[in-house]
Amino acid sequence: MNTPRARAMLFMGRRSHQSHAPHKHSPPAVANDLVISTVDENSGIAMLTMNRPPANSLSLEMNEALCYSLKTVEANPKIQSVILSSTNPKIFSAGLDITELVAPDNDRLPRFWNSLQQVYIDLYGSRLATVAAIQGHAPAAGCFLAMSCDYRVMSEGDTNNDIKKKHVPTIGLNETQLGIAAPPWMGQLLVRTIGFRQAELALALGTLFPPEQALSIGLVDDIVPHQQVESGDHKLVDLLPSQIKDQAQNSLLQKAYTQAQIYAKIPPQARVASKMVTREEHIFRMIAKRDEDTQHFCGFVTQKAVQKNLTAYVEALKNKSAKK
Ligand SMILES: CCCCC/C=C\C/C=C\CC/C=C/CC(=O)SCCNC(=O)CCNC(=O)[C@H](O)C(C)(C)COP(=O)(O)OP(=O)(O)OC[C@H]1O[C@@H](n2cnc3c(N)ncnc32)[C@H](O)[C@@H]1OP(=O)(O)O
Repeated sequence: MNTPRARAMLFMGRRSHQSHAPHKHSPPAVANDLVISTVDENSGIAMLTMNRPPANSLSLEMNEALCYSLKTVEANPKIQSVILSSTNPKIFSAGLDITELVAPDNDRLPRFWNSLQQVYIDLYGSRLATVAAIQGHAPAAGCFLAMSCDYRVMSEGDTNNDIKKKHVPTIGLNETQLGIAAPPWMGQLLVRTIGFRQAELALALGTLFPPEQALSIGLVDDIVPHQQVESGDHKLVDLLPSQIKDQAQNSLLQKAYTQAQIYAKIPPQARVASKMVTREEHIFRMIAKRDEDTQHFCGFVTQKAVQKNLTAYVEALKNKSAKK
């Protein structure tokens, strides 16, 4: 598996591990709705905008749509960078769709987990330079999506004095707060991103970091104030569909675009080779343990005590939302 050819295939955007492939070459039926893809061949930059209301949570179909959209963009040789963003101004992604975990279907649960593993393999190992534009909350697998990218820009949120308008997004692996643990490869991604001790603390406590703290520990690379800019100064804006055009004129996407441009100017062979240096071993270690990981996950999630915690958590989420 871990041969030079397999490594090259992985980072050149071709699937080298077919047995778990959650999708073939035809698009998942709803891919275009769940992930909006915008491609600008002139700049070499594309944007994948997650669009699964209400919270961009990751269901089996959402994971498949993400992989499909990424692979489609990767197949275009004119594209070098991709921005991952969200149509929801307050939520980047709420992580796994918790309803996939509660009273799960025995056949669907391992397929669901495989689809998440595939997102990790495809996104963390993408040949493209990947920039996460984190406008809103990114808990758990939402944070994992961001950490799988090459660069993370986060909005400071709306720090308006009016409490009703105030919105400060947070990011982190909060799994322990739900009575579950992040899988090893996801936890290790945090270690790789913020270092051993900070990750050890954050994993145990399930810490969600506001933007400034996330910046100070290196969980994000940049933060930008929540503000509109006069006009988008890049071609991508003109190509965006109407429902996300407004967002393209905020400072977050401007910053993400600038970073995507910087990456797009680096000779791709050199950029991809340097990405392999830091990522391939981690990816191949996960692939080697993929079946074991799926068994652990299914065994863990279906435990009575875990189901009880998850059921209570979903109830609390629904009650909170109903009270708004
Ligand atoms: C030794 C063996 C070890 C082996 C280990 C192997 C495997 C490990 C096992 C398991 C690992 C499992 C990994 C899990 C990773 C995850 O991602 S778990 C998901 C964690 N996500 C969260 O905790 C986030 C929950 N959501 C929120 O906190 C808030 O919604 C928010 C994101 C902060 C946004 O808040 P806001 O006030 O703006 O919105 P609402 O709360 O009102 O939500 C709106 C709407 O969205 C629904 N919703 C929110 N989050 C989710 C979700 N994650 N899944 C599904 N649905 C979600 C919410 O219910 C509301 O819906 P509505 O009622 O219909 O309006």
